[in-house]
Amino acid sequence: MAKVTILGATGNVGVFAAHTVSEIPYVSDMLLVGRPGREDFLAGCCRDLSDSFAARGTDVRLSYSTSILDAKDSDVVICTTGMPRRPGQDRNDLAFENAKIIAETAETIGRSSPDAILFLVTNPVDVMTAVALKYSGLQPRQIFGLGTHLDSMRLKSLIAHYFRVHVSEVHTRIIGEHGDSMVPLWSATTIGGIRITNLPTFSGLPVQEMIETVKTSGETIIRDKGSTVHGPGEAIATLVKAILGDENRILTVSSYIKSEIHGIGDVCIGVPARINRDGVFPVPLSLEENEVAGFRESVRKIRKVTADVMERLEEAR
Ligand SMILES: NC(=O)c1ccc[n+]([C@@H]2O[C@H](COP(=O)([O-])OP(=O)(O)OC[C@H]3O[C@@H](n4cnc5c(N)ncnc54)[C@H](O)[C@@H]3O)[C@@H](O)[C@H]2O)c1
Ligand SMILES: O=C(O)C[C@H](O)C(=O)O
Repeated sequence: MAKVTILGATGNVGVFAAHTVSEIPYVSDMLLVGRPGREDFLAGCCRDLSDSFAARGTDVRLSYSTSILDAKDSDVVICTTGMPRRPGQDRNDLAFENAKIIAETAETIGRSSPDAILFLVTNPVDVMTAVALKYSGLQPRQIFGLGTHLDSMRLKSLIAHYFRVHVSEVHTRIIGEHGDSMVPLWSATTIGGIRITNLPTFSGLPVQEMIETVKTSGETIIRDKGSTVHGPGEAIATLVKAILGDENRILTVSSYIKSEIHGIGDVCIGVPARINRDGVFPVPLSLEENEVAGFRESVRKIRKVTADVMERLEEAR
């Protein structure tokens, strides 16, 4: 059985993730961590969740704290701490402010929970994954970000709707940045096990429109309802379950790659990775030419934002 800690547990994503993660059968203990001054809110969350556990028949020991040190002995630490973007902002606009929070958080987790797997949700998530890797001192397999998993789910939903098939019949991936330079892998997209490009109806698929919808999904939801919650919350639970259940699922997350994709590496970015109890392991991959070009471009962009942030962090510390 496992202990899961949620950092940023008073936030929109943190609160909902507490609910989805508590449904995972391997979770025995859950710690909600918020900022000092938020004790009443955290206590209220615990009471409210406990009511839902009673209604659902869930047996998870819940506690809260305002100290990250209490994450000690966690199997998985989910980090949703930091600013969300406001309408009109790009995720990368949050990079430096959130990096300061993540660097400090990662240092503490690295020292207090050296065996934990640290899961970054905070945006811009690829950059935050790199910052956490550097400042935690944990192994690359122990650090990953939500990456393009949510984008892949968004594309999956659009494809299923277009072809009027159950979502479980669609497998697809988006790799690269969780942002504008993301790259859809049509070469790895299947419906009912059949490569989508082999379907006669593929030529009519509004590919560009679909990708634009995925790229602007977060922005549109934030404009309409303030924050994205249910998509990320469910995606977080899928990934935590893949770890705790030692599932060896291949999901597309932000992870440190050495050279797994066409020799491209030394960056944290969304790639297909095997996920199990030991952590996250990028899968070596061959792509089609246009996909490699798009991925290179995405890597170039993320490397630049990451390098700028690392430099500013060094100056500020
Ligand atoms: N990767 C993804 O797909 C994805 C999806 C959704 C949200 N996000 C990101 O997750 C983060 C949280 O989103 P949200 O909607 O829950 O935001 P929110 O404002 O509702 O919650 C943010 C949480 O971080 C805490 N926090 C903020 N600044 C802090 C600081 N300096 N020190 C300690 N704690 C601090 C707040 O107290 C709160 O608990 C954002 O960065 C958002 O962009 C990422
Ligand atoms: O779009 C955002 O800022 C939140 C998140 O990254 C999302 O894609 O839902």
